[in-house]
Amino acid sequence: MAERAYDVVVIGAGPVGENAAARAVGGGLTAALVDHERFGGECSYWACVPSKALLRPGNLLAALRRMPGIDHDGRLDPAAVFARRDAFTHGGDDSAQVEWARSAGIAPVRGHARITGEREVTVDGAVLRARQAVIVCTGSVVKRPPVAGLAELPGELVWTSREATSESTVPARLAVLGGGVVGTEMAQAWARLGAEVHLFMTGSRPLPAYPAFAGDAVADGLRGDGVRLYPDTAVERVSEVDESGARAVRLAHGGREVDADRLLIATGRRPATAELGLDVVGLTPGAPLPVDDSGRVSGVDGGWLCAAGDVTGRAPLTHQGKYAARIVGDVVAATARGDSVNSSPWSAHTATADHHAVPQVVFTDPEVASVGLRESAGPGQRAVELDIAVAGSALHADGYAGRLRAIVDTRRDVLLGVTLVGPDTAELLHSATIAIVGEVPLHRLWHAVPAFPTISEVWLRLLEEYGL
Ligand SMILES: Cc1cc2nc3c(=O)[nH]c(=O)nc-3n(C[C@H](O)[C@H](O)[C@H](O)COP(=O)(O)OP(=O)(O)OC[C@H]3O[C@@H](n4cnc5c(N)ncnc54)[C@H](O)[C@@H]3O)c2cc1C
Ligand SMILES: NC(=O)c1ccc[n+]([C@@H]2O[C@H](COP(=O)([O-])OP(=O)(O)OC[C@H]3O[C@@H](n4cnc5c(N)ncnc54)[C@H](O)[C@@H]3O)[C@@H](O)[C@H]2O)c1
Repeated sequence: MAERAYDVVVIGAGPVGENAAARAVGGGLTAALVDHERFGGECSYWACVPSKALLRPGNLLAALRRMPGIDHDGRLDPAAVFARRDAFTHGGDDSAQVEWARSAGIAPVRGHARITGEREVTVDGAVLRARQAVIVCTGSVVKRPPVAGLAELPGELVWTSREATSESTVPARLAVLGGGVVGTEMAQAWARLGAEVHLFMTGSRPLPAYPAFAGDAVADGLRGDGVRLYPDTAVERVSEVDESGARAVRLAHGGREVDADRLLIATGRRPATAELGLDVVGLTPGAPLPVDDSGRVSGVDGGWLCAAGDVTGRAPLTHQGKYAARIVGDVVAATARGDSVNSSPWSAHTATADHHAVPQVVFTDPEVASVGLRESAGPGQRAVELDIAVAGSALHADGYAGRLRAIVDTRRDVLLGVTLVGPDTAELLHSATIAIVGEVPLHRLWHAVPAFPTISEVWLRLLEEYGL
């Protein structure tokens, strides 16, 4: 049996695995990077990149429609939107990412990887030995809800986020199950591309993980695009129906029925650890890989097994996974050199931001942008909330509607969290992230003067509302 040895073997060549491998190589180590599907992972081909490519034209057109003085015909051209998306995903061709790995000094390996022993990974019969560490970056897979009839539906009727981000035909009617991030983004994208969209959610509003004002604003935005919302609605059964020879899906809920041409399952994801051989090292297949803040898997002796990204069950976002990847890559390289690993908060070897400052943007119209705490957690904290109504926002768009909530640590006079909702609030988020990570006292933030007339003037209004 063929056997090769590297300092590090990284399993999963999504954005996280790529960064972990690059960082280890940058630290002087050799690394193999294994993937059984496409180099670039979910993010590049079926998630972040294509979903944002599908959303951007609709968001831009809606902004144009809100702006007097611009001639436009008010339509999206779906074929052109799909073509632009496909340019970003290279039509599914990952050769550029494989070439990037080679040029970065990483050895790309195609095939399904399993852990077959301590520091040992087997890829389709070939053993890869890891002198220093195995870093698992296998991401996550779609979680299917236990809805009666779902397992029996023909595959062509059911979309997951993969089809929702890669299909090039607009279904006449699309039913969406789940009002989280995937559900809201894809409901809006496909509604704007021309589908009649029905969005089912078990809670009273979309985006239940966010403050109510954000979910309500997104609900209004979706309704404005003709999306039919079904709050507090559990779909009890789905079944195939024959509509004059055409196949469709019937969703039954509370004695009512809705028919659709496609059903999008958007009810969450689970870590991709089922087929990894975790039992060999005493871990539970299917469960997330719990890691410490330096990326070392808990409960495995010797510190040789590490993980980063969605697979850990921590902040399942590309940027956060890449942050964890940079850290674990540096930790493995430092350990190999015999350097000490600094596990104090905010050190180069510690993913401290996971606990305090995870930024996320929901790219709907209006956008939701959030970092840190979203709700006040009790004594010593104060929520300050205000509309985004400044000269910059008024000039940005007629009828601009937005809102901001900040959570302040009143004892230390620093921000703990900021949530913004409104058109084009995404680009304001990093200023909030910097204020939180930098623990900038609000009385010092007072001297960070926002330029006139920008939407950032809301920072000044926030501080005034707080009492400065
Ligand atoms: C529709 C959608 C939109 C999203 N939009 C955003 C967004 O706008 N911004 C954002 O930050 N996040 C977004 N996310 C989340 C983001 O996609 C993930 O957080 C990110 O892809 C995680 O990166 P990863 O490298 O951990 O995993 P992945 O990108 O899933 O990569 C894991 C890789 O591991 C490979 N693999 C798995 N098991 C094995 C094995 N045994 N052997 C070999 N290879 C294996 C897979 O083939 C895959 O290539 C979105 C998710 C979805 C579903
Ligand atoms: N812009 C972004 O950053 C972005 C975009 C898309 C996805 N993502 C990430 O991808 C991951 C997956 O997203 P997601 O939207 O699938 O998960 P999610 O957890 O955000 O939302 C899933 C929703 O489905 C609901 N749900 C569960 N079972 C249901 C049922 N039977 N009927 C109706 N609703 C049901 C849940 O209550 C939840 O609100 C998330 O971690 C998300 O952060 C990020």
